[in-house]
This record gives sequence, structure tokens and C-alpha cells, in this order.
Amino acid sequence: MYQSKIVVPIMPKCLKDLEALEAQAFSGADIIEWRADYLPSGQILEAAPIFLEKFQAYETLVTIRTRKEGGELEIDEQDYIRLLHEINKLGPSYLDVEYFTHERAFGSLRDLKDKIVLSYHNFQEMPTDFTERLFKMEREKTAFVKMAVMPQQECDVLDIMQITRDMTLEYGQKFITVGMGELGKLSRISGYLTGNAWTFASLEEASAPGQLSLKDTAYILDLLEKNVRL
Ligand SMILES: O=C1C[C@@](O)(C(=O)O)C[C@@H](O)[C@@H]1O
Repeated sequence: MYQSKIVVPIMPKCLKDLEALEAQAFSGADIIEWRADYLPSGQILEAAPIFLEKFQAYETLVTIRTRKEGGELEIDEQDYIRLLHEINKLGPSYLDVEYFTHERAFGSLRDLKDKIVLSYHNFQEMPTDFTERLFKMEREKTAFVKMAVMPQQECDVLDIMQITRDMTLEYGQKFITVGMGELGKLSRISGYLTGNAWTFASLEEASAPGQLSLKDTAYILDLLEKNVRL
């Protein structure tokens, strides 16, 4: 039986929003994800030390989600890589890197692989090459590999869970998979069976469809992870 860590995203749209956040309100979370793409790219480096200092009691994940993968920011590849390198110098626990959108440029980030969450997002569908993409990302030997997709039918959710379990048994607990939307909710709380390493939960505003609240996620995981005997 496995346990999942709970990640709560924050999405400040200006520095004032970021400054107004109270770190204690996030208690129950293990990791705070800063969705830096909600800020104009010119403000990201100013905001980064504020974020990292405010949430120093938690592990931290910095994500610059580009439009192509369902995020808010249009940014060229060089800036994307440069920002990640600069933010890394400030000491976040983890950095999200979109593998298939920035595959050519990934080489220059390889030296950070021990803190990289290599990721792929598809808000349209469950890609038919789901497993292949996981294998491809796994071969880069980063800290974690993440896939967030949109299941279209019930069996897609079961497939996500089964594949996560198979990959975890083979390579260890380093996969983060999400079935987004209403249909996918079960995948978010199934880590005790599948080995899903992290689950994303929301405090006020959800950063993706189907996210459960932090309170509900903590309650359900507690129930499933502590009381189930396999
Ligand atoms: O990749 C993910 C997962 C996510 O899309 C979700 O569905 O919970 C939420 C995003 O903030 C995060 O970067």
C-alpha cells in the first residue's frame, strides 16, 4: 500500500495577490505548487523569492505552464529555460518541465534532473500513446514523471490507474498521474493502490477541472491510506 503527497497550487495574478497569501492556511498540504504562468513573465523572477520564503515550511514546486499545455503563458523556449535556471538558484524543491513541448531544449536542463518533475498535459483527451509517453519520460531519470489527461470514458480512468500501478511496480513511486474532469476524480485519490506519488487539491480556486478540495482530499486519503489493510 502506498501514500500520496498532497500538492496545493497557488495562482497569484499579481505580486499583491502573492503577498496576501497566508502560509498557515495551507496546513495539511505537503507541497505548494506555484503556477507562475498566471503572472506576466517579467514579474516571475521578482515573485520567486517571495513565494519561496513565504512557503518555506513546505516543499515547493514551481510550474510555468505554457498555453500549449493548457496554461496561461505564451513564452519562447529560451525564456522558459532561462527562467527555470534562475528560479532554481533560489532553491525550490521541484521544477515542472514540459517535456514534449520543450523536448529539444530539455538537454540544457538535464543537470537539474534530481528536482525535475517531467510533465505532459492534455486537456482534450486520453492520448492513445499514454504509456509510451510515460516510458519516454521515465528514460530521462528525473525525480518524478507527471501526466495529466482528460479521460473520455470510464475505462480511461481505470487504464490510468492500472498503468500507474504497473509503472510504479517496475520503477518505483515516481509517477504522478491525473485523470482530469468529473470522470477522473477517482484517479486523484487512488494512490494507495496505484502508487500515484502526488495528488493536486485546491484551497480556494482549482487549477484544473476535477480537483477536490484540500480538506476533502486530506480526509479521503486519511481514510484510504490508514484504514485499508491489503
Ligand atoms: O499538472 C498538474 C496537475 C493539474 O493539472 C491537475 O489536474 O490537478 C493541476 C496543475 O496545477 C498541475 O500542474
